[in-house]
Amino acid sequence: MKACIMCGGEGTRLRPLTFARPKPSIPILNKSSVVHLIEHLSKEGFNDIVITLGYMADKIEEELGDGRIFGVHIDYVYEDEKLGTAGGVKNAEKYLRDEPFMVLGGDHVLNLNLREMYRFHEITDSLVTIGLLSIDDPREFGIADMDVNNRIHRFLEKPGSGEIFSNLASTGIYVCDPSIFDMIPADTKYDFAKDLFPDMLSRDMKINGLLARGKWTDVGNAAAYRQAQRWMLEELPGTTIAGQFSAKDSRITGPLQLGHNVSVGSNSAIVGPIVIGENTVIGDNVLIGPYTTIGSNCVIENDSRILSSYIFNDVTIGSNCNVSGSIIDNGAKISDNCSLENGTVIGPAAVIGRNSTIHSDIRIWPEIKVEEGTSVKEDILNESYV
Ligand SMILES: CC(=O)N[C@H]1[C@@H](OP(=O)(O)O)O[C@H](CO)[C@@H](O)[C@@H]1O
Repeated sequence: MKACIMCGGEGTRLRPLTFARPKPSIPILNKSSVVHLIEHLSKEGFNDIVITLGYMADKIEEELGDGRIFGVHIDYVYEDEKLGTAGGVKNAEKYLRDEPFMVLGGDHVLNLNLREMYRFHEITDSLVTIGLLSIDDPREFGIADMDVNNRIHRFLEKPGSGEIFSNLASTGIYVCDPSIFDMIPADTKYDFAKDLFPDMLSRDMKINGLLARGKWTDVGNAAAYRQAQRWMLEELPGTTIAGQFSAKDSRITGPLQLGHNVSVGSNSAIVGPIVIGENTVIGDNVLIGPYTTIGSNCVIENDSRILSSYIFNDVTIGSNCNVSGSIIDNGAKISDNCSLENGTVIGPAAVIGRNSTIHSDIRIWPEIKVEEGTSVKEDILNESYV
């Protein structure tokens, strides 16, 4: 079975995390999110994959290669200018012409039964099947009105207040018949949700919906990213330790996934679910609370507390720091006695001086140096990155 993954977007709402990498390469459990997606597709029998690339194409191609290590074959197509979702897939038409294919976003984190959706599409005569989820507030999505026979009669992209006629939200996962290519103009900006679906419905062409069961999110912003990490951590099967591990008289409670050569000092407590990469060193009297991931080559010094936070690689956290609900990108340094409040995002190689507080939901861009004793209440941008 074939699948097309759209990976061209710039991920501006996820800045500063998308300066160093494209959105599909943001780590979830210390592994690029698109790798999780491809592993899931492979498991479900989608072995023939085409990826549409734009922003930072090389990073994705370098990481995934021809797909062999995931048990799939991957082809790539490149977008020089923005073609929209359907326009981007049209660009990959030569790989997708001969049988129905699935479309997904490179930022999707999910555990849905995609094979079931594909099979459902095959036994109906609709041209497109849209994966739908019932959600409380669907304003950020396309919404659909579906009858008992799964036929969609109305579709509206990002409804405004007073326009929400349904809480069935489009996941942006579609199974498409190749004949849709005849309706998508080449080399033109054209979207599934804004252009193709309304056009098809106005011509009475058949679009079906299928209520998806399971977990799905698109990692569009920092809050969705934290949610996605949480889900994946909830599914950690148990405790795995990749190799050498040393912990003095500390309390370690699973589930945990530890890379090679992690060390933990005295009187620390590590309470899973937690994932830690290789060669990370954790000091004495440190509390690392549930729903945390720490990458490789990090140092967490004595007396610090890390709760529900996502720390990438080569990060140093000084002593007596409080880090809560935060995301810290590669190579950042948090000096002693700092407090990072809930929702903080620290960009790559940023340095936070001693005794500083970064207040909730603040973003610090790459390489910014925050002076000692600063109380940061507004985002700090780095002009050279704008
Ligand atoms: C124009 C377009 O394709 N919109 C899609 C798409 O929205 P974005 O905001 O573009 O990510 O993905 C949503 C699901 O993530 C889906 O609900 C919506 O219909």
